[in-house]
Amino acid sequence: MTVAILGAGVMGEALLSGLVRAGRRVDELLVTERRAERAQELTDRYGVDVVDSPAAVKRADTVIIVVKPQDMGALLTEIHDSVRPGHLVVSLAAGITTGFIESQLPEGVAVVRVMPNTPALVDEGMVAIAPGTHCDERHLTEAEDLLRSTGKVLRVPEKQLDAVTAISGSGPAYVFYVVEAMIEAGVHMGLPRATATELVVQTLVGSAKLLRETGEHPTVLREGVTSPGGTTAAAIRLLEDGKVRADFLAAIEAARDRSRALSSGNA
Ligand SMILES: NC(=O)C1=CN([C@@H]2O[C@H](COP(=O)(O)OP(=O)(O)OC[C@H]3O[C@@H](n4cnc5c(N)ncnc54)[C@H](OP(=O)(O)O)[C@@H]3O)[C@@H](O)[C@H]2O)C=CC1
Ligand SMILES: O=C(O)[C@@H]1CCC=N1
Repeated sequence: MTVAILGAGVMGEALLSGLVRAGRRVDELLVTERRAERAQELTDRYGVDVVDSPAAVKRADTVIIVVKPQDMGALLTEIHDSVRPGHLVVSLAAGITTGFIESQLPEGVAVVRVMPNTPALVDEGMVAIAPGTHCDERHLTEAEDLLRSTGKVLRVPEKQLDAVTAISGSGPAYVFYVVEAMIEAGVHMGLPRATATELVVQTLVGSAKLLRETGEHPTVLREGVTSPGGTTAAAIRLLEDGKVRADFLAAIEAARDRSRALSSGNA
């Protein structure tokens, strides 16, 4: 089965590298990229063929679209005449609905909408998938099999995908933002940057492992750290006074709303 990845930026390369690490044959992978130097870089790094989008689609069974939402309309026009009813089209673009993609491609093509995230680069991605109108169980299983090489896969109804995008799609950025702030705090208090970074990164990895392995609610785990009258209580009080929890809610709603606004590919 030949897979074409249309658009090999950050996310497209994350997917490509995951498929290669999972043992998929390089001669069954095709990539499209507009810039010649980027195309050469991908060929040098993975030994993969970089061709134009219509040619890639014609040679592929499954077409994975990883261009920006704003580039979707132009790309779908470019590949329209190369898409045939037997193709499975998988879109990773934020906000773009299966309905929009179906309306731009020949009638009856199976479309799956996907929201991945960048921890796919280390096989710890979170991927949510939703079927379009012409998708059956075989198409969903095929998409799941492809994406499982990058991490966990969860099926969701398409109406949940804008919220999923705001939580797990954009989520790594919120975590890195908190990590940056904690490192800066360490530096501010006089710790060497390397020491602060090591302390924060291992604290993050350990906390994530504790959440996953115990299955405990985060409130219970936070209470375990918060000694009565101690240091953590002093810090949490300040975060509550600063309405940081409410800010997180508002920020994640803003990401959800932006995903909705991108739905037509014009925003
Ligand atoms: N980054 C992330 O964490 C996540 C991204 N996504 C989704 O993945 C998609 C890509 O995002 P990201 O990788 O961050 O963006 P990038 O800008 O890094 O990658 C997009 C790539 O698509 C290429 N491209 C655009 N139009 C075409 C075309 N017509 N033919 C071939 N290649 C084309 C661009 O080339 P050029 O450089 O020449 O413009 C670029 O390399 C988006 O839709 C985004 O919503 C989803 C989840 C997470
Ligand atoms: O910021 C974005 O639009 C993309 C989608 C989710 C993560 N990155």
